[in-house]
Amino acid sequence: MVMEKLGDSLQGALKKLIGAGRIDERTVNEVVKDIQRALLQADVNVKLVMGMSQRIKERAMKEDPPAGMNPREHVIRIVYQELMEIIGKGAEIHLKPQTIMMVGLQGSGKTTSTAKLARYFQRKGLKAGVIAADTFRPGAYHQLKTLCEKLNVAFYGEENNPDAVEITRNGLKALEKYDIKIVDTAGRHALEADLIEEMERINAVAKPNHKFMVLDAGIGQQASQQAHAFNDSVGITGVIITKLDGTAKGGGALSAVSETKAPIAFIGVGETPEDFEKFEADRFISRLLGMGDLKSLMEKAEETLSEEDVNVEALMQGRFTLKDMYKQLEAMNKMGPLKQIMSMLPLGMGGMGGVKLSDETFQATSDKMKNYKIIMDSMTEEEMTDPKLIGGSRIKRISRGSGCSPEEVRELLKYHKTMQTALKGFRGGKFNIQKMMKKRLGM
Ligand SMILES: Nc1nc2c(ncn2[C@@H]2O[C@H](COP(=O)(O)OP(=O)(O)OP(=O)(O)O)[C@@H](O)[C@H]2O)c(=O)[nH]1
Repeated sequence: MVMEKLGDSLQGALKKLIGAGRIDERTVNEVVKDIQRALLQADVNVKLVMGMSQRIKERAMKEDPPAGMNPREHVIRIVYQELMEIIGKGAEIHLKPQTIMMVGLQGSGKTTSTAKLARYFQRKGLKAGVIAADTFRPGAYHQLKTLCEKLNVAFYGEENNPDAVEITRNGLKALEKYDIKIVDTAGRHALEADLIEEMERINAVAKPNHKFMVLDAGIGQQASQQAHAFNDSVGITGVIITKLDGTAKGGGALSAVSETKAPIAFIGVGETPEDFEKFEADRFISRLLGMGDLKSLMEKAEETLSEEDVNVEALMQGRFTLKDMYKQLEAMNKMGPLKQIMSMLPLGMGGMGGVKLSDETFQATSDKMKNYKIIMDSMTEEEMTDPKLIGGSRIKRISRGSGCSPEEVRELLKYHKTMQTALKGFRGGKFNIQKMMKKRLGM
């Protein structure tokens, strides 16, 4: 659904690689030409497209495929990496209490995105409320109020008060107990002096953690000018690109924004509240290229474990946070089937101490590990660093956000504690999990 046409064309181009007996210069040139055409049709800047094409050609012919990767996968990997270069990594959004200010030109989809954003956080288990500080457009108050009512999101507004700064101040007080407070500000036809002044005053009162600029994808490459202009005046921290579902120019907006300092945070892909996604460049590109498994393909190139993956020293100091545990789970995924790893770990470390277990048990454990990661995705940065903070109400919130039961959240916390205690027991010893795993796996 997102940018279907560009996706279809890119996928068509890559199909040529599958049909080709071997990857020679002619095949690479043909594929690159098709990719060029697809990106230009999606309005991506000519210079960007030409630079990218040149790099794909050079790299595909010069670089050797990493071990374990065939030439076809190698070319796809290069295309993926080069697309990542022109689209950018995307903004980091933390699931923690914060205030967000929305800015943008009139009609960009700001009010709709305000409600969608509140909904996004709410689904992650955080309590979200919005403040209607757009006192310029007469219909904005009711539009936001109705949207919020539908979504069950808290709303604060003062219908007859023209003072947006005062409304913001009162709204922040009224929504004090809410984790997420989103301030919808007024839009204008152009970035005029009075709009800038109002934004600056709201900014001073709200002290937002994020300032998101909302931008209509239909403006294509002009997105760059708008993003620069707003960035220069209020300093935006992220961009929300709306209406990507209804334009052929989406590639232009996406690539133009990434070249400004503000990364893309969310994308709007339709009118309903669900048509809103956190922008994850790697997933977005994988989808464009029609390849769900691109991530694992990328990981294939990084087969050896880095020291950072298994930082034994830090663990041995007893500094084993949930973040470390998350990394451990990811490192385990990288190392191959859980079955192999589980059988190598000593009992106290969540392993089986060499005891053989049935396939069902391993499957159940593997599913549990996946759940643990989902649960941790719904935790805040603070909770991941200091799990002691997670009490009853937070467990409920995490459970709602992750779609797992409170018992599962508690189980995860218990599992973490067991691991932590076991690791403390190894402190000072010569135990090296990384070496041991590598040896057993014959790496
Ligand atoms: N198809 C589609 N329509 C969208 C999307 N986001 C917003 N819209 C529509 O765009 C129109 C304008 O959106 P608003 O949210 O009212 O615009 P606004 O920026 O708040 O306007 P001002 O308050 O005047 O600044 C509405 O009809 C929305 O339904 C999107 O991602 N896709």
